[in-house]
Amino acid sequence: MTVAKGLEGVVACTSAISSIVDGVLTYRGYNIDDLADHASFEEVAYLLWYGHLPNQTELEGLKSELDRNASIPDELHQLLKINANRIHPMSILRTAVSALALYDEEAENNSQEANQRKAIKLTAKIPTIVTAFSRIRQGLEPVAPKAGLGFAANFLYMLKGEEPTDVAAKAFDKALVLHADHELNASTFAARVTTGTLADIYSAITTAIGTLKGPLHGGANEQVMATLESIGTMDKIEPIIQSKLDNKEKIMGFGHRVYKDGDPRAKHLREMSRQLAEQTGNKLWYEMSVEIEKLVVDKKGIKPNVDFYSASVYTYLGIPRDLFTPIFAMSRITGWTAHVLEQYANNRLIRPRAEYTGATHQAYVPIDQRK
Ligand SMILES: CC(=O)SCCNC(=O)CCNC(=O)[C@H](O)C(C)(C)COP(=O)(O)OP(=O)(O)OC[C@H]1O[C@@H](n2cnc3c(N)ncnc32)[C@H](O)[C@@H]1OP(=O)(O)O
Ligand SMILES: O=C([O-])CC(=O)C(=O)O
Repeated sequence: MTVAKGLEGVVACTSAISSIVDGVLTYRGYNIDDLADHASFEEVAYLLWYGHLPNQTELEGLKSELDRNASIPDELHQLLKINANRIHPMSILRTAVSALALYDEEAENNSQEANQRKAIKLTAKIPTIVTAFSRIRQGLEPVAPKAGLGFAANFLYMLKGEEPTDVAAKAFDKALVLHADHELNASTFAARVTTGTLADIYSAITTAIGTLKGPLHGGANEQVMATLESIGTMDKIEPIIQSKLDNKEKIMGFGHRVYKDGDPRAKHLREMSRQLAEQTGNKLWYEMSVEIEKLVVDKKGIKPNVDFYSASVYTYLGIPRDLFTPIFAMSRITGWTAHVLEQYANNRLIRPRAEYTGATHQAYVPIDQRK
């Protein structure tokens, strides 16, 4: 057997959703640069799910379905209250999404139509869960979703209790577009593995959220901000980064399994960070990030990934650090569910092999004779 550690280079399925070829990322054939500059998150969600960009009527239809499904059951508010201040928001999100299945009468209906409806329900409810949890742990009442605001603005509204500026809503919308899908990343693969057993979509998304949480994947964005905060000032960057590299520590937000010459999403987030730094008058996080990028590229030849500049962007938008990965999930839910739908439509159980390296020919010893 040939073992590809970490499945590097293994092509595990065909997919018509997103592709990375020669460092270029496309969703359904549209370059991410064009989508980031021109499309709204709702347009991108529609594109990922249905394979084409929506016309105006289709887009309005999706937006009103998202608005209609944005509230969460009262029992979930109780779950959030009991666990506020005790549990990481990603653990809450994972548990809350799993619990949503208990309140969905079509949770076990695996038809394509039901799963398309569930993709919309999940996408609509995740922002409500994340913001309700964030407010409850600050001792504040959750803010109910407001129809008509749009997905990105509604999240910021529910988080802060006031409607965001146009600039903030647009920047956040763009960040969501950039995170929506990414071929066979670890959490999407995990979702497809669960789907491959013909389990329900809530099980697949619960799997995906658990997988996104880790710091080598989506959890890196929170760790990037932790690094920036722990360094704190420009003069400490060089010695701290050098010592991390000397100790063979990973610098969070750098490196990628597929992109060896840079992540095409990072330049958009770098520019957004620059603009928000100027608008907020707080240039520290942006300037520190640029300096760290220079050092890591010079010393190690490794470039920033999507998580690196998203950390300062979210901080400039006033979002708490431990909500960064839930926000990633809030966008990636569209990609995950698109992949789940694609997997159901052309399913085969996903079951690779392992090369056994353990002991062999062991003789069974009765328990009273064991040392
Ligand atoms: C949304 C996302 O999931 S994007 C990725 C988010 N994750 C991070 O930012 C965490 C930091 N980065 C990493 O840990 C890795 O680059 C990963 C997990 C993204 C990719 O991992 P792999 O493809 O397995 O790369 P691997 O870990 O084998 O790295 C190859 C070499 O680059 C080095 N390297 C890779 N990333 C980094 C990093 N961030 N900092 C320092 N060195 C790094 C490794 O130490 C290794 O060096 P070596 O050959 O001298 O031992
Ligand atoms: O593709 C990956 O391995 C990780 C990543 O960048 C993403 O999920 O956006």
